[in-house]
Amino acid sequence: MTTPPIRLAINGASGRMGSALLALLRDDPRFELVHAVVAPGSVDDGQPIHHGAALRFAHDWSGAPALDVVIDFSGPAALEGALTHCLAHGIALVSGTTGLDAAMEARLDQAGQRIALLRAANFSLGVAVLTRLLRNAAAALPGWDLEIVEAHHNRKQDAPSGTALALGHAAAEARKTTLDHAAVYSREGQTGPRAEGSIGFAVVRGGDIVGEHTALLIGQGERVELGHRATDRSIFARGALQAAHWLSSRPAGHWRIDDVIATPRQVSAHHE
Ligand SMILES: NC(=O)C1=CN([C@@H]2O[C@H](COP(=O)(O)OP(=O)(O)OC[C@H]3O[C@@H](n4cnc5c(N)ncnc54)[C@H](OP(=O)(O)O)[C@@H]3O)[C@@H](O)[C@H]2O)C=CC1
Ligand SMILES: O=C(O)C1=N[C@H](C(=O)O)C[C@H](O)C1
Repeated sequence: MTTPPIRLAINGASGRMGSALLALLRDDPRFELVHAVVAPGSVDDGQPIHHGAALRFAHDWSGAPALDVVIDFSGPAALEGALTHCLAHGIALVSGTTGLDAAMEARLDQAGQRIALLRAANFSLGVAVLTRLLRNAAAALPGWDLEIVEAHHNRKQDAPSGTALALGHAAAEARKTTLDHAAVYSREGQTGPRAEGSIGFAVVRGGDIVGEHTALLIGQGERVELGHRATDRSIFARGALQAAHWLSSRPAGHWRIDDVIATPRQVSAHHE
């Protein structure tokens, strides 16, 4: 007996990540794309999702058919609409949107009690491994200064990137502190030496850089550099589709990209 395809919707469907997802979905029998939401008033609104396709871009969730999972790569305001629809209909949600405010973070925390929710600041396998390496290095070199440098394209809306912040959280946790306590986001106007135990962030924006992250652990007379460079955003789209496939059969809860990479028998939902 063959399994029916997963009924999928994309939020932010005509953006950079939305387009990368649409390209992969043209050749992925695991999914049936049944709804694709773009910004209200966008030039794509009402247009076929690609030449000759029956499905047209929609500007909201009002006409959405029955769904198994929504993938969101949009912006903070657009995520709100997708989340409301998922909560109302018990639909699983995979979101890669970064730069959310505290109110939206709190809403998402609550949402995990009612729907299966998987959020990741970065869906690449390489960044998942980088995070593990940084956790180990930060704990093994507790007295070394840690700086996180990220670079992205000139259209990016948020800074530092969601990935840089997630790397900072992982390192802070490994050193038994928090980013609230340790982070330094700017040194403008600073006088005096670097604060001991702090985690510094530096941001580069330009051109078409897809996404680069380097963690520098700097000691006396030596340093360790751990880095990742994305050169094609289809890596994020492929990771998000893998996560959506995996999440579509999970119960409500907060799930992580590490859960997808681990074997299913080793995991349980996180209700923190
Ligand atoms: N987790 C990960 O692995 C990754 C995360 N990201 C994150 O994903 C997000 C999107 O990135 P990216 O694709 O580069 O950004 P884009 O700006 O290219 O795409 C976002 C899209 O959302 C659209 N949009 C705006 N309002 C709505 C709405 N109400 N409903 C539906 N769509 C809407 C925008 O339309 P318009 O332009 O017309 O406003 C735009 O097309 C960012 O937060 C980014 O940081 C990106 C890459 C990887
Ligand atoms: O906006 C982007 O492009 C990216 N955003 C994510 C982030 O903020 O970390 C992930 C990736 O680096 C690309």
